[in-house]
Amino acid sequence: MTASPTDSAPTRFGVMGTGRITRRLVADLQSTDAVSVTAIASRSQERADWFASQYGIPAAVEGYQALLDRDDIDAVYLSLPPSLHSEWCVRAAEAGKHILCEKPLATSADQAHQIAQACERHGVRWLDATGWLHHRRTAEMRALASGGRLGRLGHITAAVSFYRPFQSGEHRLDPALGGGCLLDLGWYTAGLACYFAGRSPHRVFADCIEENGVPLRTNAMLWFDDDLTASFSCGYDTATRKWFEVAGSDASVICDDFTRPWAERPTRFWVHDANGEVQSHESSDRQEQRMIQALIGQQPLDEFNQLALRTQTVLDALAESARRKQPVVVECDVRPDAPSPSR
Ligand SMILES: NC(=O)C1=CN([C@@H]2O[C@H](COP(=O)(O)OP(=O)(O)OC[C@H]3O[C@@H](n4cnc5c(N)ncnc54)[C@H](OP(=O)(O)O)[C@@H]3O)[C@@H](O)[C@H]2O)C=CC1
Ligand SMILES: O=C1CO[C@H](CO)[C@@H](O)[C@@H]1O
Repeated sequence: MTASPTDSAPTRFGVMGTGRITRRLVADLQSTDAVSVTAIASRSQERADWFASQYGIPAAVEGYQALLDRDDIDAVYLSLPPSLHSEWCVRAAEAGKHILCEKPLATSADQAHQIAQACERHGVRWLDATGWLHHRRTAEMRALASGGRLGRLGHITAAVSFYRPFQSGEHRLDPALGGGCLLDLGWYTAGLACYFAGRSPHRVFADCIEENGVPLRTNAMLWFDDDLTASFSCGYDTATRKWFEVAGSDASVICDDFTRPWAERPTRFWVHDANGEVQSHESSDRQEQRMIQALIGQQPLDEFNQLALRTQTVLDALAESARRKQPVVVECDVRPDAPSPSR
């Protein structure tokens, strides 16, 4: 088995898949201290060769298992369609590789738990590549919510959309590949609600408009204890949105770029008081590099891992609700967090 990431030797990454997001994350990996990208794997040798030559990666490999069989990688970055995440994460864990897996972690909570258990069994670290959680301002925004600045929390709202971000052979439109906005974008919105609530909802409702057998738009409602509620909208049929509001009895935190900063702008959020006073906050950070540093470092990843498992469980419940067209109770087997903001 590969040794744990250490401060002394660079962590050597292997990359699985050569898709759209791969390009961005490979650049993020290559610009992170103490990280190198050693090899990239594709289903096709030709494609792997092309990608390796474009991005200065020493080795190009045909087939994902061939990548895992190599001794010169310590960790993998997995950017495959969602339905392939669990199989390849489990195989990576079995090969002793640490894992950075694209969101959504899997296509069901069962699969997500299988990943977590395989990583535990084989002593490897894992993270879902949900960059916004690692931005420095994210913890600041949560501290405002949990520290009483907003008063008693009442409602969390979020919207994430991208207008038809489809290419040919698009996995987002293929049910067999884990397509649809609920998994793809609901990952952000449901995860955000759980992150700020600090717990799981006990009941959820979702309504989906479908295309090609996958959700094209999802509107959802989540009920937490202590009368905290959340709602979100996500989809592929409206222009780019990535905003949320956490509303308390005294003030709200509002952010319009939470998943990723708008191009060429600093990230921003606002605290909006009941009397119309607004405090603006702007900052810059490299959230993906911080995420990669977290994976290769020594710090406990429990908080991120628990949130990912919780999010996947909530997404299962939302999918079931949309199928049954009625609210469903969330069966959450993830242990509770530390005291939550509004308790
Ligand atoms: N964190 C973020 O900001 C973002 C995350 N994502 C996530 O990243 C993952 C990949 O998304 P994206 O890069 O847009 O996807 P792409 O379709 O662009 O790429 C997926 C890659 O997976 C490989 N693959 C293996 N099997 C299949 C298959 N049956 N069909 C299609 N591709 C296959 C292909 O690589 P090859 O043929 O070389 O093996 C392909 O290039 C998703 O989970 C998505 O949610 C996406 C965008 C942004
Ligand atoms: O995570 C994501 C962010 O942006 C994309 C739009 O290009 C989404 O579809 C995607 O999966």
